[in-house]
Amino acid sequence: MKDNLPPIITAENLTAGYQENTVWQNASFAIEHGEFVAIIGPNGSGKTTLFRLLLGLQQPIRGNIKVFNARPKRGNEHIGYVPQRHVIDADTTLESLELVRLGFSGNKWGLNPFSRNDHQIAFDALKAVGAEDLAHRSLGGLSGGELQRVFLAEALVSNPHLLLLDEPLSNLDIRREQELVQVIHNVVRSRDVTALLIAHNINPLLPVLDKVIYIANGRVAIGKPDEVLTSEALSALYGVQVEVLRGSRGQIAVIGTEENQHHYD
Ligand SMILES: Nc1ncnc2c1ncn2[C@@H]1O[C@H](COP(=O)(O)OP(=O)(O)OP(=O)(O)O)[C@@H](O)[C@H]1O
Repeated sequence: MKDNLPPIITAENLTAGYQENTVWQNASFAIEHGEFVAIIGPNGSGKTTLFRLLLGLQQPIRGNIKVFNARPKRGNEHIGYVPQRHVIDADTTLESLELVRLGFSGNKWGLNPFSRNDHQIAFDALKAVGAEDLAHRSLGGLSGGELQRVFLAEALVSNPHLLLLDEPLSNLDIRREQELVQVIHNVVRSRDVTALLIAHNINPLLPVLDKVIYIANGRVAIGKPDEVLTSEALSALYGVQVEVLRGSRGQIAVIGTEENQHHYD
């Protein structure tokens, strides 16, 4: 976090949803420069909806949201976005380096041909996530963890100030999960990037997080992990009694919400 810089994101009384369907309401928060923020909450609570607002893909129902002190706009090259990914076909022959080169916004829209410089920048992005060995591997032959690194490199190639990562840790084993968290943390610190990461399990992220945004029951809570991940704060958010249990290494389990049990690792 840096002093004297305006927040990267500000939300004021923000209400989000689709047509008549309000997903969550009255969220007010600020994300500061260089913060690493996890967004957690049950399925369908509206985590991706927050990303859609930040990307300018949908408008608030009420209230205001600003990114870089302006209304969000589509195609903002200062935002690196890694959407939720599903299975890549094993026959996919596109090489990692080619995918990363597609991360240049101009190339995405076919505006300019690849240059040698693009090649170097794409390679550097792979290097930044420890994936330079994967440069000439076909995407179809990569494991889930390897693919996540390549997608992260693709998002980094335009040198974004803000990274939005939608469930990058899903389907990774505990070791790969921890490795990827470290990679993302290093990127946030070394490239001076602000990162928002949607996750279903907070535990692998706890050592590196600055803030948590917890979305549940149509409401949004935000603060430092120790402030938000308490029985009192989550009970108020859900409107029913919820217990937050801590393990010996500080791990968290949330008990009492049928749809949202975070277990110890
Ligand atoms: N394009 C859409 N039109 C109408 N409703 C939508 C649309 N996209 C999402 N929704 C609804 O908005 C709510 C929030 O969806 P969202 O994808 O933001 O949840 P999420 O917290 O990211 O879920 P998950 O953890 O399952 O990925 C859900 O009830 C979903 O069905």
